[in-house]
Parts: sequence; C-alpha cells; structure tokens
Amino acid sequence: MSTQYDVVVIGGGPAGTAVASGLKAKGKNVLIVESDLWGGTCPNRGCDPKKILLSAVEAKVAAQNLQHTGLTGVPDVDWPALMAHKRGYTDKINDGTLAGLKGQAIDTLHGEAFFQADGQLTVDGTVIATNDVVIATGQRPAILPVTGHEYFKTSTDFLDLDTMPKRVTFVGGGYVGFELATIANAAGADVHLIHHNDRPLKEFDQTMVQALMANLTDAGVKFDLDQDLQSITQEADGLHLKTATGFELVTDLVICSAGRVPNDDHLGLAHVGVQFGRHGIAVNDHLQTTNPHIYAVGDVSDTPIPKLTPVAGFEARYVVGQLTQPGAPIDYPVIPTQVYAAPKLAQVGLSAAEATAQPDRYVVNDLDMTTWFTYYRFSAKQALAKVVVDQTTGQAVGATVLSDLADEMINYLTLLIEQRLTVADLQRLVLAYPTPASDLQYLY
Ligand SMILES: Cc1cc2nc3c(=O)[nH]c(=O)nc-3n(C[C@H](O)[C@H](O)[C@H](O)COP(=O)(O)OP(=O)(O)OC[C@H]3O[C@@H](n4cnc5c(N)ncnc54)[C@H](O)[C@@H]3O)c2cc1C
Ligand SMILES: NC(=O)c1ccc[n+]([C@@H]2O[C@H](COP(=O)([O-])OP(=O)(O)OC[C@H]3O[C@@H](n4cnc5c(N)ncnc54)[C@H](O)[C@@H]3O)[C@@H](O)[C@H]2O)c1
Repeated sequence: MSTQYDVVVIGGGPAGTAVASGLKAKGKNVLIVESDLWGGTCPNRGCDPKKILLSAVEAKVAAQNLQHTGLTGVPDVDWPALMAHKRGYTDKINDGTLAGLKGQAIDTLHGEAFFQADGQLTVDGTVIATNDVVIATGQRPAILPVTGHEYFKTSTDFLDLDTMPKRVTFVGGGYVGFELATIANAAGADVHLIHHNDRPLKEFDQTMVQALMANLTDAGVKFDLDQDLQSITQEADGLHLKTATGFELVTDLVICSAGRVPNDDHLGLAHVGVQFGRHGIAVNDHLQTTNPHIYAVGDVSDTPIPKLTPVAGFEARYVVGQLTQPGAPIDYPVIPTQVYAAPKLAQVGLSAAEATAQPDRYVVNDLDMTTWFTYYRFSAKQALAKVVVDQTTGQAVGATVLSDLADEMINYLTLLIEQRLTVADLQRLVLAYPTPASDLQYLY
C-alpha cells in the first residue's frame, strides 16, 4: 500500500466505488475507505434486497389478479425461504465488491475516515497523505425523537428479518414506508402506516397517490393519516404507539420510515473548512465542497436532486471527469423516481400539476389504461398514466405511471423525453408487439 495518494475516496457504496474505479482507469493512484459493508446501502440494505423481497409480492399479486381467469389458488409468502433467497444475494456483496476493487488494483482500507484537527485525513488513527478527497458516505435512517424511540427499528432491520411478526407498523409515508408496508402486507402481517399529515409521498401526483393508497387499502394496509406519533411503550401485549390526537395502536414491530440523514457529522469536516448541515455537505455546481480539494457525491451531498443509486453513479462519473479533466458544471438529465409498491408508482420530468399551471404550453393526457390489451392480459387491477406533452414541439416532457409495469414504462418514457422523440419519431420505429413498449405511441 502506498502512503501518498492522488485521491482518497471515503465510502464504498455505489458513489464511492464508481469514483474509485473511474479514477483508477484514468491512471490515478487511489485509496478507497469503507467503515462498514463494501457495496454500501443499495446492494446490502436498500434497492436490491428490497426488490428481491418484492419479487414474491409481484408473483402473489399476479396470481391474485388471475383468479377466475385461468388460475386457481393464491400462493402464500414463505418469509424464511424468501429471506434465504435474499441473503443468497446480499451475503456475497461485501466480499464480491472488495474483490472487484482489488481486481482493479485499487488500494482499499476498512476503517473510519476522519479529518483530524490539523486537517490531516486519518483512517482509524493512521494518517493518509492525499492531494484530493471525494466524500461518498451516504445517509442513514432518521430516528424520530419520540418517547421510547429506542424501540424503533429501521429499514435495515426489516430487510433482514428472520421471521415476519404478526403486526408491523411503519411511521412515515415516503418511499421506504410504502415499499416495505407492501412487502409486509403480502407476507401476511397486519400492517399500519402512520403519517403525520394528509399528504404521504408528497412529491408524487396526489391523485395517483390516492389511487395507490386505495389499492393498498384493498390489499389490507391500514393508513393512519394526520397522526403525529408521540410515544412508544413496551407492554405485555406488544408495543403501544400513541399519537397527539389520542390515537393508540398495538404492534409487534415499529419501523421508523421518516426519512434519512446524511453521514456528514462524524467526519471532522469543520477541521478542513467543509460546510455541512442536516441536508448534507454543501457543494457547488462542480460538486466541490467549500474546500476546493474535497468533493462530495451521492446521497451525502446537499443537492436538490433525488437521492438514488443511478444519480450517485452519474455524479461519480462527473467527479472522475473533474479530477482528470476539469470542465463545465454538472448538468443532470431528467431523473425517474419510483415507489416499488403494488402497483408501482413512477414519475419523471414535468408533473401534471406544473403543466396545468401553463395551459397555453402543455397538455396533460390523463389515461386509464386498465382495459388496454397489455393490462387486460393479466387482469391487472389498475393501470393509469398522466403524460405531459409540450404542444409546441409534440414532445413528451413528463409522465406519471401507476401500474404493475410502471418500473419499465418509466424508463421508456425517460428515453423518449431525453431524446425529445415525438409520436411521429416513434412511428418510424417498429417495436415488437404485443409489449408495453408498443403502447408508447398511444400515450401522447
Ligand atoms: C430501503 C432503501 C431502498 C432503496 N431503494 C432504492 C431504489 O429502489 N432505487 C434507487 O435508485 N435507490 C434506492 N435507495 C437509495 C440508494 O440506496 C442510495 O441512493 C445509494 O445507495 C447512494 O449511494 P452512496 O454511495 O451515495 O451511499 P451509500 O450506498 O449509503 O454508501 C455510503 C458508504 O459510506 C460508508 N461510510 C460512511 N461513513 C464513513 C466513514 N467515515 N469512513 C468510511 N466509510 C464511511 C458507509 O458505511 C456506506 O457503505 C434505497 C435506499 C434505501 C435505504
Ligand atoms: N424506490 C426508491 O428509489 C427508493 C426507495 C427507498 C428509499 N429511497 C431513497 O431513500 C430516501 C429516504 O426514503 P424515506 O422513505 O426514508 O424518506 P422520504 O423522505 O421519502 O419519506 C419520509 C416520509 O416521512 C414523513 N415524516 C417525516 N416526519 C414524520 C413524522 N414525525 N411522523 C410521520 N411521518 C413523518 C415525511 O413527510 C415523508 O413523507 C428517499 O428520499 C430516496 O432518496 C429511494
């Protein structure tokens, strides 16, 4: 191991590993430091394990929808077997990621990176000399400071549960709350989702959110809106949750799904002049912190961009460019986001609400696709889309989709929006039929 590096990357998640690989490929002498699991949140305790568990939900919903139309019998989720399936993937991530980094001849260190008072970067006390640093330390689950907060478990605990408790409650109606409530409900738990106001998933189209909640309610999830949790107490019959209105609920497991906080408060950033706060590390439009030799990428950076794995990868590629051939400010493409519930809710670009405020420029195609061939085929319960079209160009500029296929449809729509394709452009292509892609020409 060298003692002098061109760049030290702090954090071995999607952002940090992509920076380290990119810089190494460009001939830089790089060290990457990780204090916990190599691979970070997404493959160990985020996107990937969540979507493996969702596979059983998808199969169960598909079977439920086809009852009386050619299929009999709805399968049960065998949680321990599903968890073993998940662990068959996640158990290999740490060693596999580390081996991948070593295979690229990237130096690695397991330990806690910290900037000492004299501005020196240390890993568990050992001083590391470097020209530049890239911070990619991600976020961790927020824990609401209610009485009895020590009883809270997090998404990390949920995604590694040995057995599914009878009663599970989520506090916070964001991505994590909706996604994990969907999984727990399909696995047979009695599920509540407590939210402090009447607008869960507030950044999504609210009529679509209402439709998603109606589907989940039908499936058995109970939404307790406008309930501000005050306390959790352990009693003989379970955990008692009490809210400000006097509402009370008894549960076996309570997951705090009220957001995530940046891992920026344990790095000694004040010792190197790096500004940070509760939204993350302050960066300019070159992802440079207030110390010009230190960059921040991925979930830990304070940007208005959604905190997602492909965004972490995009920012990582940009910073590799900055550290090898500095150039223009970062220019993000449109970014799709989605909630992997049942059905899935996805959106990209301009929202229907934003478009409606400019009626001279935009038109919103409000589509109920439930009876379309694509969804009739598997008796889908509901398939909705709102596609925003710029009337001057005929190009799609935004979309929201609620359906079992929304995760794929939103990527097609992202391509159409980014490539500025019109319906005429689409009709010059021949796409395989019958497929969801062959519906695209009917969306706008
Ligand atoms: C339950 C859940 C589901 C999700 N689902 C999706 C999804 O479906 N799609 C999607 O796009 N995104 C999803 N995300 C978000 C996604 O996981 C993150 O956007 C992504 O992991 C960010 O990558 P990152 O490298 O910035 O941070 P992380 O993956 O969090 O990696 C940061 C790493 O830095 C390490 N670290 C922290 N401090 C130090 C230190 N002092 N020294 C050394 N190392 C340190 C941490 O241990 C961690 O391994 C999900 C997140 C959660 C929690
Ligand atoms: N599918 C995906 O892409 C995906 C999935 C999971 C997580 N993520 C990433 O992780 C981030 C964090 O997800 P999250 O769901 O934890 O956070 P979030 O910010 O999406 O949602 C948190 C929710 O908790 C609510 N809340 C806040 N205080 C509360 C209180 N006192 N009581 C009840 N509710 C309260 C908020 O209003 C909000 O709706 C996301 O923003 C996203 O970047 C992405």
